[in-house]
Amino acid sequence: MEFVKYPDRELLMMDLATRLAGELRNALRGNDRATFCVPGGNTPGPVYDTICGIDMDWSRISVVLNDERWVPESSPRSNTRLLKARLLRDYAARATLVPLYREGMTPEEAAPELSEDLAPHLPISVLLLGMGEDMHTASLIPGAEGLAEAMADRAPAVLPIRVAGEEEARVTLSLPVLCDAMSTHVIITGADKREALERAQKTAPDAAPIRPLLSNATVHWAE
Ligand SMILES: O=C1O[C@H](COP(=O)(O)O)[C@@H](O)[C@H](O)[C@H]1O
Repeated sequence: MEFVKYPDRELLMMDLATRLAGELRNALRGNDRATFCVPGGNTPGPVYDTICGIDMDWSRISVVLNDERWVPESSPRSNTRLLKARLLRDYAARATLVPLYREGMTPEEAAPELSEDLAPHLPISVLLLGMGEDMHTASLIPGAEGLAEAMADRAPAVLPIRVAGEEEARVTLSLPVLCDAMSTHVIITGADKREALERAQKTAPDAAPIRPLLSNATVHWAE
């Protein structure tokens, strides 16, 4: 694992956006298309605000979420809503979004279709992950129903996840699909997440699902 500490969040967001754009450009040099897999949540918005204004051949880039909460785009909890508002605009409006949500279906019904639709866009060229203070990444959440299936060696690409006490269900990209990414970055901010990162490195993967992804990752952190 490489750990990069930034003097402040603004620099982190700008430098990371530039670095991700450079990696996407490199991926496009050797291939017809590239896949950019990104998190939802509260942290990455400013990275999206910057990268969407970087000129490259976005028409050859597929964008897919790490995970989605099973809510329509009208919900503020929708990760797709975040992408449409912050990433898929300006130059990046030309990218292709690979959806992780199906109106009128349950996550269990939709997951096989979503896996099939994602297959032509794999492997992931550039993966950006977030992390919760509970050491979850994507929707690989400790204690969740469906976690073991999503972390299994031969797991399908997309699987349903249900978390006790959470209103909505989720879908997540499985651990093998995330581990296959050509390049992996993790964005975290604040003292609590830095402490969680340290804990994750000493904790078993079922309790710290981000752990197997850390060995090949660059972690970007600012207070
Ligand atoms: O629920 C989620 O949480 C993680 C971390 O989000 P943050 O708000 O703490 O930055 C995120 O990476 C994931 O995509 C999201 O669905």
